[in-house]
Amino acid sequence: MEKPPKDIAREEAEDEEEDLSFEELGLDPRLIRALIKKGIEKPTPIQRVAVPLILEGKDVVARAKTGSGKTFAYLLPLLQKLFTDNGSKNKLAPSAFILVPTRELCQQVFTEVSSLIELCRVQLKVVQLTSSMPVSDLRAALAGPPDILVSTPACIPKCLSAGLLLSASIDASLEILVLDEADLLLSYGYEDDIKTFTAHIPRRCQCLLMSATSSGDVEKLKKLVLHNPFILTLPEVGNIKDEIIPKNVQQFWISCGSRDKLLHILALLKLELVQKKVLIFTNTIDMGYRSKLFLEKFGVKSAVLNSELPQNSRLHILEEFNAGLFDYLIATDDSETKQKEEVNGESNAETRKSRKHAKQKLDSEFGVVRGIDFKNVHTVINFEMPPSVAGYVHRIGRTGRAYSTGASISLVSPDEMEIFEEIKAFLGDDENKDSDLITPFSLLSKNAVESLRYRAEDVAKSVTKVAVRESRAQDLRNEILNSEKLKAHFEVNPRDLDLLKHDKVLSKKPPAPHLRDVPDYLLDPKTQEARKFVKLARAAMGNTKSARHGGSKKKFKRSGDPLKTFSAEAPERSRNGGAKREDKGGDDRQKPKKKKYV
Ligand SMILES: Nc1ncnc2c1ncn2[C@@H]1O[C@H](COP(=O)(O)OP(=O)(O)OP(=O)(O)O)[C@@H](O)[C@H]1O
Repeated sequence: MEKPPKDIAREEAEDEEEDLSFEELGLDPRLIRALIKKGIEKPTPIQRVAVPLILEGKDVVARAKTGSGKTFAYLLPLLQKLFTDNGSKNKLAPSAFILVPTRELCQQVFTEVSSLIELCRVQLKVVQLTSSMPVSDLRAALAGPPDILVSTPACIPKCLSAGLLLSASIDASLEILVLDEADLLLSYGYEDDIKTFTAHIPRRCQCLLMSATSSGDVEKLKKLVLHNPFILTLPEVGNIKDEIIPKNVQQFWISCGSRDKLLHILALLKLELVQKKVLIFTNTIDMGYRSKLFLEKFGVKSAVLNSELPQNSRLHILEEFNAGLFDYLIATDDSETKQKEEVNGESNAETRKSRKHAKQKLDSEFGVVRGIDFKNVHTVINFEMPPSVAGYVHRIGRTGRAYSTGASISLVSPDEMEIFEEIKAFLGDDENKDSDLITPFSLLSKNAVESLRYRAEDVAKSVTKVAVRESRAQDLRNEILNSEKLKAHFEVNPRDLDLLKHDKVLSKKPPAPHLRDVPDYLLDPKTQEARKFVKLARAAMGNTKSARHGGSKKKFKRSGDPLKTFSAEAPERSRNGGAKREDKGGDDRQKPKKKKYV
């Protein structure tokens, strides 16, 4: 009789202070050396728990918050097992399949595996496949065969039906299957693809399922693919809900009418009240371009990222942003398509098909939120609220990755209050408690906003629907050209990032000089002080230059942060009785008060 699934989360979380090293987890010295070269010295909690279990050959379901290092938690033991996999020479199919929901994730995981293999100097071959690849490319990629296959699930049935993967070969070769971002795989419409594939998974194959949030879909997948898994649920301490968002991310919100959102984003960026780099989320592609055009008029350059852009451009935009070539990225996540699905009530599989055929322009395998490892993003701004709690969790999770800190600011209009309340309730915010998880953003005063209102409203009027439409079409044309150039260029120079810039100005006219600079007389003393504090905090974080010149990998210590004591609220309104608090370290470091801004 099969043993029941084990939930070892609590015990392990309690054992956290054990602080095991990678050596003590039984990791191969080559992998440890590779990690050190990447600046990674000690395992994260999920890695401490998952690595030994996976090395032992156990099936594992791992649920840990965003940015907690789930990718290495499965990649390290997976590679180690393949280092010692003697039978691989006679194999007719890959030994490991890693299935992810989007192309962007495919690329990210592929890059991560390739770099580990290179650093370890082992003879393993990894390929990435996506369902839009022609059969000839798929055949070439699978020739060999490779040891590791990274793919979206839709690709597998295509390879099976084209005879590029044979059932008998999979049965003889497949040792490890990973379903990454498992909570998303079904909602992206891959259920049928996964079902088709499960029929071919040999019983001995070790199955791993990784996810940041739990859902009915994860349960369904678990039943479909896993046998007797170890269930790892890893909030670090305390209540699971409280810990879904990493505690190193401070969450803020600003109440404003939907017509005032552009004004507010202008105030936040132009008055330098937020730390760079900044990732801004909109719910529609048009709103992404509208925001870009609007900000441009004030001399604030940004790039946009959405499902309409060609794949090469998208990957390049991500790469450039991660390398610090620009500071502001306006991303439209998958909520636009998801909302349409919900409205239409279509089944996932139907939706994906219809999205593919009817709306060729939008890529059904696009995803910039889930799982993408944005580097050094300090602030995430929800220009518009995501339509779901999970969307919020994943968006906010793009900052505060691993051991770094971050902040999020949500602009909430009255018609978004319902979802905002839902998010707060889900995260465990309780009106009766004195410890809101999402607190008002106190650095932006009403005066500061009002001082920019006239200019902002004037400029917003000039960003008409026609201007947005034209810019969107122009950007698409540019990016299609870019994409072709990128493809050719990167075949020869895979690491060259400077070739094409993605934050080019789309407006025909340059910004007017009087809009480019905010004159001092428009800044009230409180805003001037707030600005100074943000600058000081940046300096404390070693983040004075653009991320390109060093990227500030330094860990930011809360205890050394001058902003911890700052509030733009008048002292008498502060909850703690007014005067600036002194950082006493100790307890404070463990439990940062939410009214502080990092
Ligand atoms: N042990 C570690 N120490 C420091 N940094 C780490 C460690 N492990 C992973 N990282 C880094 O942390 C970042 C986040 O890791 P990863 O993308 O695996 O998170 P995740 O848990 O998969 O997040 P998400 O749920 O958003 O996909 C990456 O930049 C990774 O290189």
